[in-house]
Amino acid sequence: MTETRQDGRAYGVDSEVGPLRTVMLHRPGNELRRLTPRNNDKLLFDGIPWVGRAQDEHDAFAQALRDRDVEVLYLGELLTEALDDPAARAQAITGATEDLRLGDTLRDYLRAALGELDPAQLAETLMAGIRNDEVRAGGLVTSLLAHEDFLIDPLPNLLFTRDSSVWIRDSVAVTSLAMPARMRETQLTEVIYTYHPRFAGVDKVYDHQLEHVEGGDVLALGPGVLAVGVGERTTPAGVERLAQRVFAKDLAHTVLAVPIAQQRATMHLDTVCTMVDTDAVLMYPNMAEQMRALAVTTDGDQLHVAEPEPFLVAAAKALGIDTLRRIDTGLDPVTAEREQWDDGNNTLAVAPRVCIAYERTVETNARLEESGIEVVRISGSELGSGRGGPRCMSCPVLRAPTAT
Ligand SMILES: NC(=O)NCCC[C@H](N)C(=O)O
Repeated sequence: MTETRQDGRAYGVDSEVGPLRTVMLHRPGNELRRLTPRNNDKLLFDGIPWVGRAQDEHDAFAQALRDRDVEVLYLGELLTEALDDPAARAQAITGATEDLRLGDTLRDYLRAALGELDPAQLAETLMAGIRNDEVRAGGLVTSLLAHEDFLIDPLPNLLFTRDSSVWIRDSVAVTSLAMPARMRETQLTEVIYTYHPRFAGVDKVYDHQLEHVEGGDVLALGPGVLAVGVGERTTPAGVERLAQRVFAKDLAHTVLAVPIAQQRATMHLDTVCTMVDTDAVLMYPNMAEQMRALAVTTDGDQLHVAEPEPFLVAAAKALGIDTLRRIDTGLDPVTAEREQWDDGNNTLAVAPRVCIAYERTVETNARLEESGIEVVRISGSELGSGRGGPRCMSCPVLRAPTAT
């Protein structure tokens, strides 16, 4: 049963660690079956996952959440339900076929063909894409394209629901993804939040046509305080725009802009830093010392940007606490680097001092436990090939407030 908060809403997130009540996941499906050695780099996977095993691992992840009384929503199901609405269908079909590579003839053909599908088939097609040899479109463009070319690209990174939307208090930010392979994902989250009855009337604080901001970069350190990584994905202009938007709606009083290295291993802030308690963060030791933050605030008119400070200092100040504890994994740099690559720093807190982590990051997990954090281990040998851990694979929709 859906838990509703005292104000009657079934959504809202104002911390990283408040007891998790509702989360949106995406069970990997046919979109992963589109990955080949020829396209996996472009589609941002480091290998070709065994899909059946990835689904088993994902089901175990969902079960671990349900065992802790978390309601699990699936993106694919929400999308199917949203696509019952004719306006949602029209928007989704237009978005999926606006690619200039198609040309008019093929576009018209695809629009008509997609229009014939029922909501479940349409959702499946929007997620898994369409290959040239799967349709009998006819015409010049079809003839010139290779059989295996995609007319609508598959979206294997839907698995990482963290990135395509993020709840900031009672508002949702539909994000603006930077990598071409992922941009279309937010057309789907936009459809869900606009047309699914569960989210009727929800306030949207960001949209997918604005400057790039990815959900994996956005951490709700505590009520009113966001940390936003700026690196390979979220741009400086993105964090500026997000700050303007959240301040205008009074959703935060401080946004910490946190520069992170522009490389794949550290693509999002949550690949190097996740919270495991109201006042404790797990940080990648090889970067912890250098991490700086620029505190952004507002006087109601303009943004004020403070000088860079050590991340933990700036974060504690913004939260109004003495210190934010860094869980020191004490790992040697090589072990730390290996475990960070395997998403050891990408934990998902289900409550203060309880987090979900991949079992393979043995040393990081052991250090967390030594620091008093309960670790719920899940296997991720196949899921991990997309380079994302439990936090990346989850979009919290409702968290209870933490005790103050
Ligand atoms: N928040 C995250 O770090 N998400 C992981 C995203 C992995 C995906 N293959 C990507 O490269 O975007």
